Order: sequence, then structure tokens, then C-alpha cells
Amino acid sequence: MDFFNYRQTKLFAEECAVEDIAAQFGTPCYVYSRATLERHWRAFDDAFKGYPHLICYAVKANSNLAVLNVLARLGSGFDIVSVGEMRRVLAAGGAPEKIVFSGVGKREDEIRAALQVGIRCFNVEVSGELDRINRLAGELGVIAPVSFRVNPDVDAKTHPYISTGLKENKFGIDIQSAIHEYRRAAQMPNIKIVGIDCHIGSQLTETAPFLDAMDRVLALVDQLQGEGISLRHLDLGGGLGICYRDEQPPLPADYVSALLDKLGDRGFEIMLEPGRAIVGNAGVLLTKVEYLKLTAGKNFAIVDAAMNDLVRPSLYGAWQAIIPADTNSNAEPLTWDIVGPVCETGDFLGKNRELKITPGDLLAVRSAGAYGFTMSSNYNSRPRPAEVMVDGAQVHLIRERESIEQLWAGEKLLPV
Ligand SMILES: Cc1ncc(COP(=O)(O)O)c(C=O)c1O
Ligand SMILES: N[C@@H](CCCC[NH3+])C(=O)O
Repeated sequence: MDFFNYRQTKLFAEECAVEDIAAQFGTPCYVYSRATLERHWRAFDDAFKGYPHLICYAVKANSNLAVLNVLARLGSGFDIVSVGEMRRVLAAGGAPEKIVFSGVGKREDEIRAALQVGIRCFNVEVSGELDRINRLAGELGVIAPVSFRVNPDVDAKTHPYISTGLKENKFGIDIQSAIHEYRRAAQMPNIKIVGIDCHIGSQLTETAPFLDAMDRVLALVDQLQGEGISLRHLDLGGGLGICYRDEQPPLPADYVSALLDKLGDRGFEIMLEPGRAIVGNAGVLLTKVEYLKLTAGKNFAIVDAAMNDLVRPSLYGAWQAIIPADTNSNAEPLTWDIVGPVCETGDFLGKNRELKITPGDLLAVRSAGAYGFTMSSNYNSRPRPAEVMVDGAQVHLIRERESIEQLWAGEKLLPV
């Protein structure tokens, strides 16, 4: 069954009984579509039309083992930012030699673990990390494959919290200093330079900033080649946006073809690290209306999902569509703030939404497959929701709802 479209035109196919999912697994509950996940991954992969490439799905967007496993079966690579994500990829059947390790603050134990499993490369983000990797590789008697994540100082024209390629952002090595780091790396005994990387931000809806970043990266690549430092791959990061409301981001095929045009006949393998574009519109958060509260100033629909389950609206003021998931309500349409039970005024999933709702109705928060569950928390001692995957006619539980007891696992009373 395939019930989410890349540009989000359709939610559920008629056969998909949302009520049954809610009855069987409870609410709130994340629901993903295997078919959509696969289609979105393939949209990137097919766009290269045989040109050497590797799609390294950004695990942070959705790290459920079943999601990773579906992508691993397609042959996906993975972009990780912690040893926790690395362990998940391996547990889900991902290949170590297709893992790239990004992140500004890699700890020694994380670098050691990644060297031991033999990942594809480290995307080095700070000068001291290079020395650390060289030393740890020497101790382990291995050669570390390294790429530098450069910060090209390009405005991604996205939300300031998710813009990463400006010089005031903490990410990457300033593109002016990168040549110096490459020269240092070329002299190090336990380092092998394999590539260059940049990632300028998330939820980009235009191609131009990617191309600006690529211009700057290619200028550096040409300079490096002039010095005899050759690279095998060029990693252009993730960041392609999706349609939450009325955005019109480029489709993967158009985006990739623009990148390949810019690349010209330089013969690099291209890597991309898409997260949101693969999984964002492959998931919804199902929630049930608990109460309706009509006040003089506002109508509140109080639902059983909250900011701890899906924090994007509270954190970024992000707009995500909220639609009735069972359509039988004969209530009058009214304008509602959809709020959760958490004790924060900022606990909302959507504001000023015109909907026909009665208590007990099911609502679906759309585009919730990326940065939904992975950013969830236990705030207010709320167990995190179940996750299920629709796969053809079947619905599989891929993560159980947390139990209350799990919430204090590992906590200890004082001895006296
Ligand atoms: C290094 C890196 N790669 C890939 C991604 C994935 O980004 P997106 O989900 O926007 O594709 C991110 C997140 O912004 C990132 O920081
Ligand atoms: N968590 C952000 C994206 C961050 C991307 C990670 N660098 C969001 O939900 O939009």
C-alpha cells in the first residue's frame, strides 16, 4: 500500500483503515509507509542514471531500526552523527563501508568504535578532530579515511535554527582554512584523504543555494588538485526540503540533474545525505481528540499527542497539516488550536485550523516521518508513542509504546 505522495497530495488509500491502526496500537502513534520510503529513496538513486553515487540517508531524521532496514535492503548508505546511530545502522543490517560520520563533537570512544568497524569516512568538522583521528588510528594500527566538511558561507534561506552553512554557524571548517587542513592531513601517517563534504542546512526549497555552495566547494577541489591532493568523492550533504504546506521544493531528479550539470566532467563519486526528503512525507502522527474547550477567545482541541511526541511546531513554529483521519464527523467547522496535555503554553501541534471535530475523533498530523519520533522526549513523564509501518496490506508494530516503568529505568534511590 502506498499512501503518501512525495508532494503530499494524498494521505490514505481507501483500504488503509486508520481506525484499526488506532484501535490496535493506541494513540498517539507514528505511522509510516514502506512503499513511500522506498519510492523516495529510489527517486534520489534513480536520478543519478548510472553516474557513480551513494545515497547516505541521514539517520537523525528517523532512526527506527525497521526504517533503516528497509533502506539498507535497497543498498542505502547512512550519514550518522553519533556512535548510537552507528550501532543502530549496524543492528539494522547497514553496511559499515557505506557509513559516513558527520558531527562537530566526535568523542574519542566514538572515533575508536567507527575505526574498528571500518566506516566509509569521517566528515571532519574541526581541526582538533583531525589530530585526534590520526592519533587514534595510529593506536589501532589502521588508516582513517577522511573527508572535510567545509562551511561555504552560503545562505540556505531556511529557518535560522536549521541553517548550517553560514560562517556564524558552528558546523564545518571555514572554507578559507580548509586548504590548510588538507595539507596537514596529507602529511599525517594514519590518514587517507578521500573526499570533501558540505551541508548547508535543512528544508531548502530552492536549488540555488546548493549550487552556490557547490561553486565554492569546486573552486577548493580544483585548488587541491593543483597541489596534488586528489579526492575520490564529493558529498553535498542533505537538506532538500519537502512540502509541508504549499512549498514547491525541486524534485530529486531536477535537483540531482542541476548538481550533475554543475559538476561537469570532473569524475567524482557523488554522495548525498538526504533525511527529510526521504522520510518526512512517509509518516504521520495519529492522535485522538480528548476534549474540546471553547473559551471566549479561543477554541482548543485537546489531543493525546503533545510537544514531547512532536516538537517541531513548538520549537520552530513549524506548520504541519492536521487533518481528520476518520471522516465521519458531522460537527460544524470551527477554528481550533490543536494542543496537547503538556504543561507548557508552547505545547501545540497547530494553531487556527479550521476543522470539524468532536471528542474521540482521530486526527493525523502529516509530514511527521522526519524529526518526529527522533526528537521526542519523555517530558511530563509521558511514554513515547508506538511506531508502526504499513507494508502492503499489513501493518507491523516496529516500536512498542514505552511502558511507564521504562521511564525510570536506570534511576536509583539514595542508599539512606
Ligand atoms: C550533516 C548533515 N547531513 C544531512 C542532514 C539531513 O538533512 P535533511 O533531513 O534536511 O535532508 C543533516 C541535517 O540537517 C546534517 O546535519
Ligand atoms: N530537526 C530539524 C532539522 C534539523 C536538521 C539536522 N541538522 C527539523 O525538524 O526541521
